Amino acid sequence: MPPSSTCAPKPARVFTDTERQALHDVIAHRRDVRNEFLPDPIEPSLLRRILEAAHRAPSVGLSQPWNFILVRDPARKADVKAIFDRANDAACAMFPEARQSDYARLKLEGIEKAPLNIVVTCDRRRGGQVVLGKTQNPEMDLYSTVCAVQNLWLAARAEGVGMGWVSIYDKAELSALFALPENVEIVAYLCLGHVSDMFDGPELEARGWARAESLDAAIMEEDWQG
Ligand SMILES: Cc1cc2c(cc1C)N(C[C@H](O)[C@H](O)[C@H](O)COP(=O)(O)O)c1[nH]c(=O)[nH]c(=O)c1N2
Repeated sequence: MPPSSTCAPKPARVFTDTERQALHDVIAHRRDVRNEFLPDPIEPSLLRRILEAAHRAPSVGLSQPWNFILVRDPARKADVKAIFDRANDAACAMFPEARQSDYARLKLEGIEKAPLNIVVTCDRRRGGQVVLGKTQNPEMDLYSTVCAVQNLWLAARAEGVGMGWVSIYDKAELSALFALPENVEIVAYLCLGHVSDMFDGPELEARGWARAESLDAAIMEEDWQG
């Protein structure tokens, strides 16, 4: 590819206090939505803005390894829900017996309630055999795709659209349902729609399943062993 004729950086845009605060607010108020979806379809121009945000994500070697498969067909969603149900029953049985009834009470997907589902895939061959930044660490294409999912999640939240990430499924079954070629991996199965309400913190915390740790617990000085 020839070098761009404008190969010099431009002055970086400076954001106002209000804009900066808006970004932090969107991050703080992003939620995983499972049940509060309204049936109203997401308008095409709104969906486009959300997908543009996803597609602007950073990617290893600028490979943009993702695709977004849009799922609206109720019959297809019912097939996905059946795959979820099988995996969820198996998952439930893996928890200690004392937690199984709590687990079974959790709602962990909005597959059929959300008007739109998106399968986010990663083409493990995108960019060819040698990709800048992926040479020693081939999993970087998967990480790049996760960056796209997070951009999508935040843009959706900013637009008043709820999103839930479903990861309880057998990968081979879901890949077969969407007839994905062997080089294409599913990174995320997402449920999206306008929402009536939203929790003001993680729902798993509100329901007593798990507790979020403070930031201080995550910060480590590099000499922590000493
Ligand atoms: C990779 C990945 C996979 C999943 C999730 C998230 C991520 C990042 N989450 C959502 C998760 O439970 C949620 O993000 C946390 O509980 C924190 O809540 P908030 O996202 O802050 O609302 C999730 N939730 C759920 O109900 N079913 C699921 O299968 C999954 N899977």
